[in-house]
Amino acid sequence: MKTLTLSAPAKLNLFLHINGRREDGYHELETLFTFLDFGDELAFTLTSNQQEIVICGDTAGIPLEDNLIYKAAKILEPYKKIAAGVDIHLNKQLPMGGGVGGGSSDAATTLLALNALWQCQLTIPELAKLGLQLGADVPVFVEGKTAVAHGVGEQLEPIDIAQKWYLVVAPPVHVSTALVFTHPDLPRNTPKLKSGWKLSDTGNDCQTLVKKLYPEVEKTLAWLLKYAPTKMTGTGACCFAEFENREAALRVLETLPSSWQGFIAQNTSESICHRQLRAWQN
Ligand SMILES: C[C@@](CO)(OP(=O)(O)O)[C@H](O)COP(=O)(O)OP(=O)(O)OC[C@H]1O[C@@H](n2ccc(N)nc2=O)[C@H](O)[C@@H]1O
Ligand SMILES: Nc1ncnc2c1ncn2[C@@H]1O[C@H](COP(=O)(O)OP(=O)(O)O)[C@@H](O)[C@H]1O
Repeated sequence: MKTLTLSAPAKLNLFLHINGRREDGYHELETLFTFLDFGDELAFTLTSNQQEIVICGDTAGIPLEDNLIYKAAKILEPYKKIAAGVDIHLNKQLPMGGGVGGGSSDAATTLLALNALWQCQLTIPELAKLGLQLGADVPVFVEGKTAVAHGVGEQLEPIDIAQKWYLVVAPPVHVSTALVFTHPDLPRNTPKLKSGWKLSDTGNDCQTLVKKLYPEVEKTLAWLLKYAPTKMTGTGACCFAEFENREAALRVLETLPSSWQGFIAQNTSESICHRQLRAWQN
């Protein structure tokens, strides 16, 4: 049976503003999502047992039913046009729950891959709508374009931005997204950006609170700020420093304290998963 191997790229929130809170408790965001040319890798192989969805490789210690890859496959199953099961091999590269969207990206790549392999023939907007049930960050990975997002993160306006090199650092701490968003000290009233805004006018509204709750994140930001402009991505804990070229980013990566995980990558206007899928279909 044929195997389709696709990336599940990381994302960065180059800024994250919280404009308000909805009745259902979710927050209205204004954020700039961009993808990195580094991420998880998923290999999809159709199998003859049409009832089976098997996940192997790095199951990341997550029970099958909680794995966003499995959830994505199950949500798509009713639309499949061919009688086949699937084996999904995960090569985990991204830190879990770090604000780089690893789980959401895995889910989106699974929706895109199985839409093709199972010949579901759903459109990208239909897949993105399904993806929203799995998490607020899944739609942007399904659409696959660097974009300013509003709503909970599903209203996407593609945007062209400069290509940079990023050093992404994951301190050894797990930040709970739900804890941050339900915390009384989280600012929730940043006004929407006016047209002509510049990245220098923006920030991450979760950063001050997360620095206070998680000293490791404060240390990481302070350390990286010695070398380059730095922000936290999403609700953290990952932080990213921006460089003009690979050599400058690599030099700092090489001096990273051993207790921190880090990688360098370039941002891309289109998710590499989409590029790979197009090449496979042609
Ligand atoms: C904060 C962001 C920014 O890109 O990214 P991460 O830090 O997770 O990478 C996302 O909005 C996270 O989206 P996602 O990771 O899918 O969060 P979800 O699982 O949907 O939600 C986890 C919890 O966060 C809160 N939540 C999430 C998104 C949002 N716009 N408002 C919220 O209040 C809710 O309490 C929800 O129960
Ligand atoms: N395949 C997966 N990879 C990573 N996280 C997963 C996966 N499946 C479920 N999860 C859960 O989703 C959470 C992280 O979701 P994710 O979108 O990666 O958020 P973040 O942007 O914070 O990394 C993890 O804490 C983990 O419990």
